[in-house]
Amino acid sequence: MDFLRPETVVDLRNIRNVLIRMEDTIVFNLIERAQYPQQPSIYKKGAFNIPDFDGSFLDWLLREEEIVHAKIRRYQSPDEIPFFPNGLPDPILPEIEYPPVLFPHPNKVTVNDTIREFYTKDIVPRICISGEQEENLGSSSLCDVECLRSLSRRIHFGRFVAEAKFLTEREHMTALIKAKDIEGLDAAITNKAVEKQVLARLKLKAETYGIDPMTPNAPGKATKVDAEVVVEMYENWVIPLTKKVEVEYLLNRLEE
Ligand SMILES: O=C(O)C(=O)C[C@]1(C(=O)O)C=C[C@@H](O)C=C1
Repeated sequence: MDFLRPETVVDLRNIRNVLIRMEDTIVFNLIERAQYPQQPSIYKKGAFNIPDFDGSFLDWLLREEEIVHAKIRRYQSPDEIPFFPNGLPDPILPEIEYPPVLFPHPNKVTVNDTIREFYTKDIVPRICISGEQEENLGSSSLCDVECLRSLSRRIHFGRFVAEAKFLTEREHMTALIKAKDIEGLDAAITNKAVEKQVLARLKLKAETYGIDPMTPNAPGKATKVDAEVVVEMYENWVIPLTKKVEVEYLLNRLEE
């Protein structure tokens, strides 16, 4: 997939291959986070004294990283959506003129707030042991940023999936969009067989990457991340939110 060649971006086979690669990144990011305890203070507004910032330590770190990444033009790339889009600086590197692939508002649909919610409230407590480890507060929040960024990129890829599906089924989709038929759109973008495959592959990946391949059967060795949680995260959050992004993108697709 090459964002300078739009025809490669709206090719459903290419998109699915990228989604499959992202599974690896997401599983490894969760494995990294799972080595530390939950660290509740990272997520609590007011737990640390942060000058000129009204939010949690994690929010602050996300925002600070996004400021740096904006300067290296991360958010010009069509597949990246910041968690804190307001007031980001211009890039220092020269701007890249990406040909448009999404229409008419590339970034109108974002579910980053929901991603932050489900990740911090539902996933962290299930993959990490409870408690706080003072010396690893920074490391844990850096892992959180990686997890959030990879989840956000995956879920917002729904926009490309939706555009690809729109282009191959333009007439049917146009009728559904004009009728504002949300259920019809949801049914049109759903492919249950692919979802089943995603979940089965993910289970295998989480189980496989979570053990030492040299001593897979060593007694008493815990896996590095609970595969069931990873699968349930996809089932309950990642796939439904990807579909929500797809449907919302389509609902706006015909606007001038
Ligand atoms: O691959 C697709 O067709 C997608 O729309 C992506 C995805 C997913 O999130 O993995 C979402 C909806 C489909 O039912 C199947 C899979």
